[in-house]
Amino acid sequence: MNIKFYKYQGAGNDFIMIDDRSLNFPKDNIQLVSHMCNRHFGIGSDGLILLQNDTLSDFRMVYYNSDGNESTMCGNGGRCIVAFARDLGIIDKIATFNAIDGGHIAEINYDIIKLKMINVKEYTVSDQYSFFQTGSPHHIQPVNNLKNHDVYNEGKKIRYAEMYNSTGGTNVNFVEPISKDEIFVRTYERGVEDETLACGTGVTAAALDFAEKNNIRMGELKVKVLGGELKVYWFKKHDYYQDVWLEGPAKNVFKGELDLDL
Ligand SMILES: N[C@@H](CCC[C@H](N)C(=O)O)C(=O)O
Repeated sequence: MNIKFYKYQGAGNDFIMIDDRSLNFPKDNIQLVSHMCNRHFGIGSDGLILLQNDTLSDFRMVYYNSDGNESTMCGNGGRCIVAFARDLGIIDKIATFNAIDGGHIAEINYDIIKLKMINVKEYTVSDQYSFFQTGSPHHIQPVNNLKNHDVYNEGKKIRYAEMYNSTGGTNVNFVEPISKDEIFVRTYERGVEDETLACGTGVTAAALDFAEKNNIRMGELKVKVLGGELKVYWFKKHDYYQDVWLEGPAKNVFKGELDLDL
């Protein structure tokens, strides 16, 4: 089987993109997806995304983690698939699409993609740690000296902690303030089972945690990640977060073809 693929990255969170409007991709083949995402034996990426037709919006996004399993929402993947849809000529400067967590809108300004995230209603905040459901589950852990923090080992412990068994585990974000309008975030990602260079739903969760703790109902925050910089906008109304937007770069890095014996 011959599979055409495209590779995109958003702040260093990288994805294989497949134009699956013909529904030909063997979407239940976990081994194939994890093989394609493997950095040594495959193409290499944090995840794989199918772009499919949708009856109610411009397209549908189906997201898989690099372990080969379909998962919950990916914010950077969402920004990347918008750039992909633009490059395929499906959309121009505005996109609407459906994903596992519902409908999304995005605005395109060359390589900068601003994606509207779901309303965030499920969260608990404390000085020790917080939890936000931003399309994917996110534990937020404040730390000092984040640059030298052992994100892999500490993240793994929390990701498999008993308290997250019921949500199928969690992603883990370690957070340190930089200034009054910027934070630094490093994320251990569920399903990649490693630290990634950026996580969009994680950065969104960390920004809303900042908003809660500083009582900022409407605002924006710069978020430094290992792969660059993202920005989150929010508006809290009726005790939940709406108008939550994630902004940052999303770029095509290369395209190719994979020849497989299936
Ligand atoms: N990289 C993502 C998050 C992807 C989903 C996550 N690994 C999970 O399974 O919960 C992002 O940018 O949001």
